[in-house]
Amino acid sequence: MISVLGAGAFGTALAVSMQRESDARTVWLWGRNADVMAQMQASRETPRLPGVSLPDGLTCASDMASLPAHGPILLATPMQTLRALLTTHAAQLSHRTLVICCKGIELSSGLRASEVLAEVLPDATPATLTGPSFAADIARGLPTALTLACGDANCAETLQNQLSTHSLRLYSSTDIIGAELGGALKNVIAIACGAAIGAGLGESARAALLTRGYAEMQRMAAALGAQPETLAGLSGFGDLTLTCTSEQSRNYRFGASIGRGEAFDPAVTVEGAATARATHDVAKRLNLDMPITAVVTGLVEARLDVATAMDMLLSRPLKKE
Ligand SMILES: NC(=O)C1=CN([C@@H]2O[C@H](COP(=O)(O)OP(=O)(O)OC[C@H]3O[C@@H](n4cnc5c(N)ncnc54)[C@H](OP(=O)(O)O)[C@@H]3O)[C@@H](O)[C@H]2O)C=CC1
Ligand SMILES: O=C(CO)COP(=O)(O)O
Repeated sequence: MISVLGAGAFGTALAVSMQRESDARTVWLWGRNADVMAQMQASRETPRLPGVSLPDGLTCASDMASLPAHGPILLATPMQTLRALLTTHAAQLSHRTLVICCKGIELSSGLRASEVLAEVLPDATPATLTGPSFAADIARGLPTALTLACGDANCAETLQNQLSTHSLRLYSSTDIIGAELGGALKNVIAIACGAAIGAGLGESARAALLTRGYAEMQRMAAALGAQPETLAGLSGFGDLTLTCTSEQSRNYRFGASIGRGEAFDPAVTVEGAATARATHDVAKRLNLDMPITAVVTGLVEARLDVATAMDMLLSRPLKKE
């Protein structure tokens, strides 16, 4: 049995993919809104994934008391809601294997998701599922490759086998730190790339931001104990590439709206906004040079405009690559 908490675009897409491509599995999808979940259970569709049918066998529920007693639990609500989710449902979630699917750094603490989990539920087993994937692609059964990281190699392999489908190919890793940081920090760089394109600064500027942004990601990951090869993999370089180059990305589109000077719908999940601010704080604490993250924080907080931000980056002293 696989359980998924969070019936937004990503949680639902994972549930659909895992149920549709295996008769042997049964997937249970939980969302906090009883009316929405009853509607999904009855209609077999959701406005979060237009055109996608929820397969038979997928149960949509809002009552945590009916959480299946066995099997991994995927956590697919946004990063800044993770602590509240874990705290509210601590009784049902402690001692379970919890697979974190959100991407970000907690703003109030500067912690990664698995660190938040360890604080709230020290007896649970944390794992992370992350990498380049749009919910709409997964839900349509398009080919996708992700990283499944868990500190225990046997657990990582078990989860890899439990959660992979024919189209959703999971690679295992024991480097949770690297996997989480890749997924969190790439969203900040995607905002920068979107802003550059939105402001008409050109593809070359985007390539420069993507590459120098990757250098910042590697710098922070090394300081926090990640393995360099993890950053070069699906959860780092892979997801950075996807998010910085696709209009499908909400972080990229948010940046593009800043670049064009347009408003952006505040109801849309944009993980990189809070994560930029959290990362900027952590970088200052660790004395790490992260200039792109610093200017993205200024853009998000509306302290900077794109022209000033780019000028700040271009006027830095010349240095070795
Ligand atoms: N969408 C994508 O392509 C991908 C997303 N992700 C990651 O997945 C995470 C979720 O994103 P996504 O599904 O797209 O976001 P959505 O905005 O589509 O959905 C968020 C979901 O979380 C629910 N939620 C919000 N706060 C709480 C809370 N306090 N308790 C319980 N449920 C809550 C919302 O419920 P309600 O509707 O009631 O507000 C909604 O169902 C993010 O970290 C994102 O980076 C990762 C890879 C791909
Ligand atoms: O994480 C994602 C792709 O891997 C989804 O990106 P956005 O959250 O920017 O839409």
